[in-house]
Amino acid sequence: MTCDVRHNLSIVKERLAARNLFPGTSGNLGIRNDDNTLLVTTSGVDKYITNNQSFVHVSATGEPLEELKPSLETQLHVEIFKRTKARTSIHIHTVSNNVISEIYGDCGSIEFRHQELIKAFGLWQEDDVLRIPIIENPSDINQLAHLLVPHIQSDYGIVLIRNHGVNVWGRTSTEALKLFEAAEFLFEYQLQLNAARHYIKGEM
Ligand SMILES: CSCCC(=O)C(=O)COP(=O)(O)O
Ligand SMILES: [Zn+2]
Repeated sequence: MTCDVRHNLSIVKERLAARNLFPGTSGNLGIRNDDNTLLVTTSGVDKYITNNQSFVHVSATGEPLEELKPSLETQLHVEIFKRTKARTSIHIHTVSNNVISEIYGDCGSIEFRHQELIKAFGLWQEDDVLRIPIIENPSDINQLAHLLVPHIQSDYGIVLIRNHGVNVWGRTSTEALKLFEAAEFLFEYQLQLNAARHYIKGEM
């Protein structure tokens, strides 16, 4: 594994940490190496700090290759990397992605149309629709991975996990971060739109 990979994952982690996106040690990240082994964040640690315990080198199937505890959600990154050419995988808990996942969870997805930011997902036509799947959140990680797998259909993508968080992956770290940030914008937009509509309805 090259130093570049570690450096790259540190940059992704620090960018997210700068936005306070690892509350209560939640969230985890993974990068795929050229030899298909992964570098993932360490489980349960303060992700606002970066040191030599921050990342764990694991095999392509998620087995630790050093004496550190990999993320409890490593299996989700493993499934994404196994099925795509993605190199970076991000899992983040925010209030907005959790509330959206609960409000729309019974529908199994949330759709965005006529919103400029869907272009971040390569949807440039006026009538294009961004559909983000929402899966349930079983406590067993193998069951959760089983629910995620059918939605891993492209080298970049996004899935919401109900009352848990979001998984986003991309061919590069830049792409994964772009999709994550665009999705969070859309989630916040939808919540504010719903609140404004509710308020206006109450006024009338
Ligand atoms: C305290 S958050 C609960 C676990 C979780 O959902 C998460 O994202 C962080 O787990 P990890 O093992 O990667 O630290
Ligand atoms: Zn999580």
